[in-house]
Amino acid sequence: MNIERIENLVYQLLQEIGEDPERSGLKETPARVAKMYQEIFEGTNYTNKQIAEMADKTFDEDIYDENCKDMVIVEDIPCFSWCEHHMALMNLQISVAYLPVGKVVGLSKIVRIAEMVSKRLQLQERIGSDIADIMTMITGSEDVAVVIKGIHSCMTARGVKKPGTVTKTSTLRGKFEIESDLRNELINLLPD
Ligand SMILES: Nc1nc2c(ncn2[C@@H]2O[C@H](COP(=O)(O)OP(=O)(O)OP(=O)(O)O)[C@@H](O)[C@H]2O)c(=O)[nH]1
Ligand SMILES: [Zn+2]
Repeated sequence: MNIERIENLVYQLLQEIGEDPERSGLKETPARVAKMYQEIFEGTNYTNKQIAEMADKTFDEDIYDENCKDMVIVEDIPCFSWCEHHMALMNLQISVAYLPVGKVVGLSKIVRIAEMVSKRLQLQERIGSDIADIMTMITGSEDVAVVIKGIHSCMTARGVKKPGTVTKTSTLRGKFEIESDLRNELINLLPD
């Protein structure tokens, strides 16, 4: 990301929407927006593989032996993302579940993965598949589920303007897709 170019573009954008970029309240705005873009689009700088490598600090202690196969769920991780159609805010609650196959991932790393893939221009559906891909890269487990509840400001604050509309998506891989008992267990454990 080239900060100087973003600043110039935001300056032009302010002019185009009929604003005066030189008025006192807007003087610092191009610089602020450029700085904000660096923060909120940080995930654009990395591939999923790179995010997996950054998060891959797995435990190797005795308690996490080969027999550790019980479901792990980290639920309701609050994340912000930006819809690729309007560059508008998505307010997300992301739940990630997987069945370990001898290797477990640090729980906070799951949160970091969810945050980093959200920091891109995204689709809610693709956030789910990005997280599932990265979880498989790290843990070697194909049994991953990602359930996301999203409030899309492009649907609440503009366009159809329907505040309160919630979009739910689920990405079910491996046993979560084919074993109905496991899927039901997941659904029962997840909050509404
Ligand atoms: N599948 C999916 N669609 C999304 C997501 N975020 C926003 N959208 C939709 O993207 C679509 C873009 O539609 P367009 O017709 O190209 O854009 P628009 O004219 O601004 O549409 P309206 O939002 O209906 O006013 C809209 O239906 C949005 O609701 C998302 O994460 N996943
Ligand atoms: Zn949108």
